Amino acid sequence: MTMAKPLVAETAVRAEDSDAVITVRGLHKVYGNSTVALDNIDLSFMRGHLTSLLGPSGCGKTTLLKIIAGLLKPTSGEVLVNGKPVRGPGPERAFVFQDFALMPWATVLRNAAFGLEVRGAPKAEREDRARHYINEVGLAGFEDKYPHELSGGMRQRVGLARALAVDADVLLMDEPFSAVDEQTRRKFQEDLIRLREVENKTFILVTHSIEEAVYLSDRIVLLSPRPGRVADIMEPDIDRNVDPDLIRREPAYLDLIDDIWRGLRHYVE
Ligand SMILES: Nc1ncnc2c1ncn2[C@@H]1O[C@H](COP(=O)(O)OP(=O)(O)OP(=O)(O)O)[C@@H](O)[C@H]1O
Repeated sequence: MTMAKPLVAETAVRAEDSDAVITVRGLHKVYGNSTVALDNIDLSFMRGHLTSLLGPSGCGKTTLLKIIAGLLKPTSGEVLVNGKPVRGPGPERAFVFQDFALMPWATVLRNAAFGLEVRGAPKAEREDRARHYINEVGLAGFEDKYPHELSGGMRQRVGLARALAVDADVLLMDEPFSAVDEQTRRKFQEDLIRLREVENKTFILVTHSIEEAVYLSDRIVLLSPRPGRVADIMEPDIDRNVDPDLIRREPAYLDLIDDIWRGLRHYVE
């Protein structure tokens, strides 16, 4: 297990890296006249990597995610996607909402195909793609069900299938596991690790859970309490090809959780 420490220098270099799908430069966000949510954030996000945004409540994680998504404008600074400045939402970025944002009157198939429908893809093509991703997220056989017939975890998978079906480079997930039980959460985390391997997408997810961040992430960006600044960046070096239960018992995994917790502790006491 290695922990990458040099923060400012590392992020500054990485922001220039041409492999970055997303580059965040000098980002500030002020709500109203005085709520500084984000203060001078510089980050870059590489293709095929999963980054978790972790930090105490109110530190600006969701704000950062929404600015990257183009759903919210920064007060100053900029976000580049594949080198181009973000002016709003775009097809290269798919947002998986915390509340799943499914249409209750539409089947799983139509919900999963919805992003493609909005883009005007022909019905056969969008249904083919949607079926493929419904299968990928473990929902084969549920194509004709409606959201109310599904568990929270299954609804969340439909949201993920929808995001994957539009073939966005970047998947932005706001606490994707918060509304499900522990068992479902673990299964979904394992599926996400597999998807990340096969899809070569850039995943950015917001989480409150240190364990989750360590278990899933190539990189953890730790934000300080408001105003949110990059307090630390860690790169858990974990072999995820072994049994998930073994990973969770690995001393290195447990040590990193402990390190992060000790770093965060003084903010909550
Ligand atoms: N629309 C808004 N107007 C005013 N203040 C806001 C608005 N949205 C967020 N804030 C404030 O900005 C700060 C950052 O909020 P944000 O939701 O990004 O934090 P967070 O880290 O995602 O929080 P949590 O972990 O509790 O979800 C908080 O202090 C919040 O109260």
